Amino acid sequence: MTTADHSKNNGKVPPADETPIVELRGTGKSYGNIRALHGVSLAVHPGKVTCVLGDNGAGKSTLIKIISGLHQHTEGEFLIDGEPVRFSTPREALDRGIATVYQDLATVPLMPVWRNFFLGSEMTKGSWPIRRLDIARMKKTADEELRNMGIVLDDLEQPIGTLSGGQRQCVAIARAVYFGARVLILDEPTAALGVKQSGVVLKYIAAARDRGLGVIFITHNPHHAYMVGDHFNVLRLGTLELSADRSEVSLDELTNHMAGGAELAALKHELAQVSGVDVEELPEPEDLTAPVAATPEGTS
Ligand SMILES: Nc1ncnc2c1ncn2[C@@H]1O[C@H](COP(=O)(O)OP(=O)(O)OP(=O)(O)O)[C@@H](O)[C@H]1O
Repeated sequence: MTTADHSKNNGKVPPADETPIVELRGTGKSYGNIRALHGVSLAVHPGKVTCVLGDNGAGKSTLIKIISGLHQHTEGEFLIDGEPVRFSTPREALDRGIATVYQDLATVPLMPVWRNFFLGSEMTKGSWPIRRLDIARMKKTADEELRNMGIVLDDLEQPIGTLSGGQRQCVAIARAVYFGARVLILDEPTAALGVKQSGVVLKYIAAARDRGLGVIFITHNPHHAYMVGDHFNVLRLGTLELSADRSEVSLDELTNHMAGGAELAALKHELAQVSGVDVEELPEPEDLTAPVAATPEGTS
């Protein structure tokens, strides 16, 4: 487990048995004078879920953007299969098997599920000038692929907009698996979902992992991360505050890191200076960060 000592973390590669598919070594990104990410090292292995946790502004989006080819890093290294890379476009990342499922899924709500499954990569039959969409094959393949992932929908003709948020995420995951993703980046897939739907999405994250994909699971929610995660990275203000394997960190510790136990303790100390605030009445930081029962609020 590595904690807040960022200088130690710089350039340090987490131990691994095989070459990671994706690896960051002391990687960072500045936008002009703003340093959004600094000295981040992490590795993504096939068949493992690598979680990236962090509060607003922690640098999660910047990290996704580097790996998915939207932005280039300005410090450190970014490697795919052990080879340093610098993507200019998301297409280049996709060609290396890195697929990103964003929170606001790029789907056309009024189009059927099968049509969305193949959106932008439609199957065709015949040759020019009579080439046309191979609808029967697309429907059959979409149905098979969704079932392979354990996703059973009543009707693939229904507009994707009529599915629940969780089901749409699952279709997007199955789609990425079908189109050959080796690494799946999931950007807060459970953020807008209730308890039950979050559970469904977590199940398909595990299914993608079991199919041998390396999954990068971005989330605010340590409980969701801990249900499926193999390795946990907590970002704070652009740096890696924790990098730990599952065996090295408990859910309570992870929750405490996310909530910033030290910051809460400092805040309590500051409040003690303010007249009229009885700090003895305030909960201890560990009480504030203790796991909560699964309420709808505890799901986002
Ligand atoms: N294009 C940009 N130009 C300037 N600063 C940026 C840019 N993108 C991000 N930042 C800054 O970098 C820091 C990290 O932002 P980032 O969006 O990566 O965090 P995040 O963890 O994804 O937060 P959120 O959960 O709120 O999306 C923030 O201080 C943000 O203001």
